[in-house]
Amino acid sequence: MALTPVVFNDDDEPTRVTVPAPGGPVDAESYTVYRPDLGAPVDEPDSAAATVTWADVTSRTRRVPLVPGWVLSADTRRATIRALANDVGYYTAFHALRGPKYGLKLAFYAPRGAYRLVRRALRWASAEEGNWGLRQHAADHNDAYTWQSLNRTRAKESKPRWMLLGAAGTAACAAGTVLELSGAVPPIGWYAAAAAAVTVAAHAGKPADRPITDRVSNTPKFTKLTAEQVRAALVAVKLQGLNDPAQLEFPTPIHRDGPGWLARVNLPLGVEAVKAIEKRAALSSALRLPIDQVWPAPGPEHAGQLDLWVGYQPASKMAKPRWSLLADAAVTSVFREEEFGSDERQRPVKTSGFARSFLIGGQPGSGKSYAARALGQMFALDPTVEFKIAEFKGTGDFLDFEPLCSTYVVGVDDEALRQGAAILSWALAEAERRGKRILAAKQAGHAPEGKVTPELARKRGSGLHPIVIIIDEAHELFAAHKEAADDAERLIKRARALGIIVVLATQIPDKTSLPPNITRCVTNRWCLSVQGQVENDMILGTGMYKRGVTGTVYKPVVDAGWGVMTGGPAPVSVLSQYPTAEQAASIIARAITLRGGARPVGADLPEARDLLADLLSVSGDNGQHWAVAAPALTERWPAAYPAITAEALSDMARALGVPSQSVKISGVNLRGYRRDVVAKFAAERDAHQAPDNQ
Ligand SMILES: Nc1ncnc2c1ncn2[C@@H]1O[C@H](COP(=O)(O)OP(=O)(O)OP(=O)(O)O)[C@@H](O)[C@H]1O
Repeated sequence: MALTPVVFNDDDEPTRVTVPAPGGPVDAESYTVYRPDLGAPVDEPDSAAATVTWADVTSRTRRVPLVPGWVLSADTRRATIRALANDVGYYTAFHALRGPKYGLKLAFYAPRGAYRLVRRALRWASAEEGNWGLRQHAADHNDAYTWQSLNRTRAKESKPRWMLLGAAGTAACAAGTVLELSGAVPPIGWYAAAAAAVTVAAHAGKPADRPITDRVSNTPKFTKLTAEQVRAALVAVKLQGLNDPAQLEFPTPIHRDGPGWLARVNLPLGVEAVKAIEKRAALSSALRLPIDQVWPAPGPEHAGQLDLWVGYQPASKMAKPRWSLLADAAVTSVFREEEFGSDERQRPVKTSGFARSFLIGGQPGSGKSYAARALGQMFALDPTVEFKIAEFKGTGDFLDFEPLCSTYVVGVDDEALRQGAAILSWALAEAERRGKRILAAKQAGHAPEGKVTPELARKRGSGLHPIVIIIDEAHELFAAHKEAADDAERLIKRARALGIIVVLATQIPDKTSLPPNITRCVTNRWCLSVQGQVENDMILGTGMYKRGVTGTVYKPVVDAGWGVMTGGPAPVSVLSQYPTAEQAASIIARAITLRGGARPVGADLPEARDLLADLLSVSGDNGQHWAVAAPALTERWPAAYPAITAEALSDMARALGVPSQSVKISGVNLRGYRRDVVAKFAAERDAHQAPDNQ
């Protein structure tokens, strides 16, 4: 840190910045202080004037908003008032509980304080302060003349003081008597006056180092983010290219923003804000605040601008904002951005559903099911949405959605898992059918971009209404039915423009439970509390942890519902909406009413197929080529194998252990499967399943 020498004169006034002479200051009464060089104060960004260009003057982005942003939003307004009310309530309760103790202290200190106050008044009136010592000195040196002169001065000063004191005392007594006799002051007023007098007296009587009230907090309470804190913290996290606090500029003064403080900082030239964001944990350590109170984010103007938002309290301790969808008349649309959670500044977090898919990952107790429910509740208020829900925890977390579902599966038994797999293969077939419908709509000029439009989705009989497929504890399904994972991957890729929205929630994001291809295709990944970097990056993508985008900062259960979501313009921290049981019931009741009370009737799900048996049935004596088997399966069971490609079939078979190899059929050598290998796997599986079935 740079140090600036400042010379102070004999009046302790700083004179100038100087290079001190080797032997110290020349003037004997001057001294030099080495001050840490902290750069210009943030409240006076006067250096900006010198660098302002015409573009800056005309660009509206540099304008300071007329009123602070948080005042404009009802959510942040409520959050700020709630934070203040919370503090006031806490202080009141804290001190009210200690009231009797404070009363005893007041009673103990007040007499001593009253004595001190009276003594101080008498001393002042007698004007002895200072004079007595001088008179004593004169007496000690037999200097009668000086003594008399001092005494005259004292008497002269003291006379009006006595008169003033007497008058004030008489006036107070007279006023008290008049007020008492006139009854103008109610008894409570006299009690209040007595309490105030006792408090003043006790204050004067207590030792200087013993406050009457107890300290509310033992740790230094965070009340305000200062430029010095920000500068020191950013230098402490050791960003390459930043080693001097003076290198940091504050384009706007640090100010309140929602329930916290926002410091917008320009990092030194060439230093990227993302480097600071990656060091969120180090920043939390440098500011001595919990990590979920410190939220660095990229600033709006350039890549070197950092928005450091510091909450009044850790996000996990803040009250939750009210959900806009709880309003009686709330209706949503999958084509619009709708609210499903809130961020650390209590601002609503929104997403649309169309052309999106969602992956929610986190350890047990992180709030995955409720996060998926929040998305589901948001979609439920779009009356065109049909639900297909499979939950493999088996506890009925989505039971209340059943009236909105054309298919609802709950359980972890073989049958439930088979039905879950069937939802995915049905959806693939539906995607095929929808592709054709959209082609027809495009030819008729109703789908100019070859996508489902809101009008097409609403049109009765278009067969293009939105379908939301929610699979909770998806790892159970993918572990039991390998082909379901393959279907899910193909569906997510294929369904984007076709109005089929897939929401997967899983607690085990490893390769076998959640194939990486699924993770790669999903548009919105929401990582709730996870144990470490590996799990985090499996959900959010490689390198996310290092970029500071991580769910490891949240604790399971304690921070349930909190997570980081990617898929929007920038990763956001989001707390899922968590309505009470009554509020959730009212959302579902409204959703049913919006659908005219009718339960959606979806097409029947195809029977789940046994891929090994089906491969055998389309195989020749030796085996079959993938390119022949795929269309043969589609022809025989179009609902179960809708337009499956040779590659997809080979992938699905490989997932069951069947290798893809060169097979010679009618003299042609192509990639395919050998019949004896498939038969062997089928026999092994049957033998393995036999004891379970007994
Ligand atoms: N947004 C939220 N706000 C507050 N509490 C929440 C929120 N979401 C979930 N919870 C709480 O966390 C608990 C666990 O949530 P949930 O069942 O969704 O977790 P999970 O990750 O699905 O757990 P598991 O994997 O064990 O099933 C819930 O019972 C609820 O009390």
